[in-house]
Amino acid sequence: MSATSPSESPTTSMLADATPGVDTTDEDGILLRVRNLHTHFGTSGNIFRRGDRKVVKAVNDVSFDLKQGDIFGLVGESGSGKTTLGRTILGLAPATDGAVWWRGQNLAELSERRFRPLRRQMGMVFQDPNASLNPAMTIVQGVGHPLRIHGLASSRAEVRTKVAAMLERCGLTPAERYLDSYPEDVSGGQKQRVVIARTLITEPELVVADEPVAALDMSIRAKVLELMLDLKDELGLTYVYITHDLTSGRFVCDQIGIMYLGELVEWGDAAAIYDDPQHPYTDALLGAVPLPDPSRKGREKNLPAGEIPDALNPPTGCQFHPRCPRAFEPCGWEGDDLVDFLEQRWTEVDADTFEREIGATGPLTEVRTDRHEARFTAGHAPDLHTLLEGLRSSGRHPIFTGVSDVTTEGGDVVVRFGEGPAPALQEVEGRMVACHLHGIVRRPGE
Ligand SMILES: Nc1ncnc2c1ncn2[C@@H]1O[C@H](COP(=O)(O)OP(=O)(O)OP(=O)(O)O)[C@@H](O)[C@H]1O
Repeated sequence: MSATSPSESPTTSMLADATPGVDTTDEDGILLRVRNLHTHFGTSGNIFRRGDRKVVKAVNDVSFDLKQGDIFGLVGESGSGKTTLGRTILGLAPATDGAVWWRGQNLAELSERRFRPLRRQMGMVFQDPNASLNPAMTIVQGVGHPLRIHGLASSRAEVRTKVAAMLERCGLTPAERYLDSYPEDVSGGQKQRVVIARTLITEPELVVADEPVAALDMSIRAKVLELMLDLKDELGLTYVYITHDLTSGRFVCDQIGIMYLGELVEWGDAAAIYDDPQHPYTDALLGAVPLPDPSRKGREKNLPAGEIPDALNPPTGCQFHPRCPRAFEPCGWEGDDLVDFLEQRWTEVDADTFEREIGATGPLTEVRTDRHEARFTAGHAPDLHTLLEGLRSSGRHPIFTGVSDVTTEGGDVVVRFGEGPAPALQEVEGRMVACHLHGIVRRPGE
């Protein structure tokens, strides 16, 4: 374990400072530097409670560096913020805080006029080729469109020549067969090749590929992925590869970033993380994947337990703590966790136990919760004290390690929870990990 004092900055040697005006690619091969990036979306509440504005922290305090030529895999369950992070890097979603540095330039500080030429140095490939191609345009028109927009071809003949060359490069040969077809005339795999050609036609350096093969038939996924790897080598590309598929991530990525509810919980060298994950979430994700690696045989196959929490009401402290098999005292236990625990427990115990316990707690709808406490307003105080003490001493659930005291106040039983700071990224075994198991490191300002 590498404990770090709470006051120490979470950015260690793996996260060098971004210095304005310095071309970081010359300095240490870093093309893209993301620092404390936030993309929060405001929602207007629900139709019954107008004005109840909440925030989804789709990307929350994300930092990483990307070297030229690297493939950086972004992995996580649905809704973890992978797409929003990719879009924010490219300026397609608005960052609400933090910075993206491209070759030493802070993109947020550039005027629209200076940012426009940079746009063509970065491209995105989306999961659904149908959504990326205009069905009313022929392939030559669709793929050539960015050439016209960026003024990279002066005549239709030049567009046609450049598009034909790129289609051939993307395996659509002979190109003449495809140029005047419409997207609906070609197969799903060919359509995704057309999308890749459209992205690469402006000669970008960075491509964010968002589940580029997930919508394709199994039989052609590997071929399209192979094409992307060949193009990377031929054209010197750098990829951010967004995927649910940890198996392909292992073979494709140099670096990997594991996202959970908007945050990077572990990132670093892909091989190191696959071989020896240091965050329990990474461990659970990898444990659920059948990998053709004998050293992983016998490993427990346990998907992260429970459901992904509501992004509008994420857990406090470490956001993974309610599902974490290794959660302990400082992980951010709160009143709702106790209610969830009782609800889950009562699906498992016999009818007599349930009757006895609900008699002690009262209906769970009468429990008032917040970050610091659960207040039982309709139970039977002496029985509830006995129940809680029994559950605590059984040691079966880590929530009780987070309880600081249990008191009776005017008939209510109040269960209070200790402090549970959100873990900051710290360097562990050569990669960055946000987990208290490796020492309590708070985020600045917490
Ligand atoms: N424009 C938006 N307005 C409000 N909330 C949004 C918006 N875009 C994304 N979100 C929310 O942000 C969170 C992250 O979404 P995002 O699509 O980035 O996740 P993801 O990891 O890419 O998911 P998936 O794998 O399903 O594509 C989700 O809770 C999503 O509902």
